[in-house]
Amino acid sequence: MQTMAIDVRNLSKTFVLHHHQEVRYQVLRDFNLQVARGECVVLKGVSGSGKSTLLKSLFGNYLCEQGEIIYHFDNQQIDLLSAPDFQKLNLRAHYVNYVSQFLSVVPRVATLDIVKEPLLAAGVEVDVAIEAAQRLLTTLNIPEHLWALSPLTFSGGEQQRVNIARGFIRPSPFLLLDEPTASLDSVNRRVVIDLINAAKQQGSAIVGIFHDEEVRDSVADRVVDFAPALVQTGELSA
Ligand SMILES: Nc1ncnc2c1ncn2[C@@H]1O[C@H](COP(=O)(O)OP(=O)(O)OP(=O)(O)O)[C@@H](O)[C@H]1O
Repeated sequence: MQTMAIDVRNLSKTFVLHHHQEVRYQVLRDFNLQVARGECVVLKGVSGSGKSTLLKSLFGNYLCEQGEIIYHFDNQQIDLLSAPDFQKLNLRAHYVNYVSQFLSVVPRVATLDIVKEPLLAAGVEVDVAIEAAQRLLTTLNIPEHLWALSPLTFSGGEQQRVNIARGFIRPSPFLLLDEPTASLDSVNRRVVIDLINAAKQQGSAIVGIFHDEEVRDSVADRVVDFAPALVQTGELSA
């Protein structure tokens, strides 16, 4: 029997455009999704159908007006919508990894430090964290001469791989992947596919968006189709 990891029930998310006569866009309506440990569910659908909105809601970046997002871990369960703030923060800091296609880092911090930081935060010894970061950067084909530099001047694909290294360095029970392979070449896409499949083997529950068919077919246990279900109420005037 599969072990439930993420249980989304009757989730609704409406954006209210306060600067546009309070027009309301309902992007998610009574949405349901169950993800088991070790399972990768891929979200598929036309642009604007709400895939990223769901991922951001699962990470708690967007507040949903209705429903439940229940995370099961360490013999406990937490509903992201109703849990007190300290529990939400703990969940995000230690259990849920959100990896987008965009790198967002503090300027002038070296790549190696950025990648090893999640391990240090988890209490891993410095030497062990450095070695793990070096190994992962090598796997992701980031040349050694770049490790001491800030990634802010790196190419789009290099930045994305630094982001992936930081997102995958610490095993995590929940992974939310928003187009992590968007600007990668085929060799590096293959590396990321292997990382995702290794995370599944370790029991991570994964929800991802991948427009690349090869990646999708290589990692998906299940594909969830998003219909363009945008519901608008109110009037938008020019
Ligand atoms: N912060 C926001 N405020 C208002 N509307 C938003 C906001 N974020 C998303 N939307 C709207 O919600 C809809 C769904 O956007 P979302 O980014 O979830 O789509 P998507 O399926 O991920 O698209 P894509 O495949 O192009 O990334 C879009 O019409 C978008 O304009």
